[in-house]
Amino acid sequence: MVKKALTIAGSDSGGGAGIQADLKTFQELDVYGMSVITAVTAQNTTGVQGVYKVPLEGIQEQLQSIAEDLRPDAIKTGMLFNSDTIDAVSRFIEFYEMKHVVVDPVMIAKGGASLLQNEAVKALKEKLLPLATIVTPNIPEAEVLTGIKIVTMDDRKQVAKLLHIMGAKTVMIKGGHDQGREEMIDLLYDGQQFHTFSSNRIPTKNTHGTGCTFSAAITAQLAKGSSVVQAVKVAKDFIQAAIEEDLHIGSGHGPTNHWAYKRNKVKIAIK
Ligand SMILES: Nc1ncnc2c1ncn2[C@@H]1O[C@H](COP(=O)(O)OP(=O)(O)OP(=O)(O)O)[C@@H](O)[C@H]1O
Ligand SMILES: Cc1ncc(CO)c(N)n1
Repeated sequence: MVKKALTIAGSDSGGGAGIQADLKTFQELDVYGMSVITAVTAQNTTGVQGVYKVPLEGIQEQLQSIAEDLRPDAIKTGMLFNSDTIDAVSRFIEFYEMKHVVVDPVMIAKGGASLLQNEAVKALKEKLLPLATIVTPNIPEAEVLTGIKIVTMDDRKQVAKLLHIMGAKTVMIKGGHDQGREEMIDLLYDGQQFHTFSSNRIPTKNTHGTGCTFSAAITAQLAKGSSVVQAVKVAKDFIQAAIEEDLHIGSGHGPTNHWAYKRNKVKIAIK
């Protein structure tokens, strides 16, 4: 039976992040992708030129259309922009008892544009976090959610524990923003133990949409029935291949290569 995943996020006209990154990733991992668009951004590799929120009723109707017909096996949330949207999405997850919820607490695009209003942080913490199978903040997002500054790996562990206490079943604090290191370390806390996922830092400016792609890969794997740890392992390989074999598109921070992972697997299978 085909597995289905839903992304609730913003559209990136440039195609490297947001809804577009999520759907490409679902497709590459053999999962049927669906989308609820919360906002439309005018965006390219140089930055975000405009943000246009979809009216709340439009978001609610998209959610209902999907719930009534195409039940997803896993869901991810990305750019939600304001607290009304977060309320609606949280109610949808609870009402339909949606399983396997990946919360990517998107706040700021790489160029600095705000993708979440300040007033929405409270709703994100209080309403959505407790519904998360896994929450996937980068370091600045984890700091905003907890109010704790992260410098060392011990700080990161403390913050992961706190996010678990705040309600997320599993916490993944990504290492992309840990500039000092050659090694890229992502830290997972499952409520009992820590797991680390390491890779070499790839020297490239083409990292637009890495967070969206990574969390979408986790979502696709959860939809297919993987455990969280197994899902993260695949997602790490997926994002590593996507960054390593970047496409060199655009004049700014280019997108990653969403087809690199599958193409590499096919190459290995043919050998
Ligand atoms: N230069 C890099 N080399 C290797 N892996 C990287 C690199 N940059 C990011 N990653 C990996 O990509 C994944 C996403 O991490 P990152 O911290 O970049 O997310 P993010 O900041 O949420 O992304 P975004 O800016 O798209 O929101 C993590 O697994 C991280 O380790
Ligand atoms: C629509 C959208 N969602 C998320 C991100 C974060 O990468 C982005 N740049 N744009």
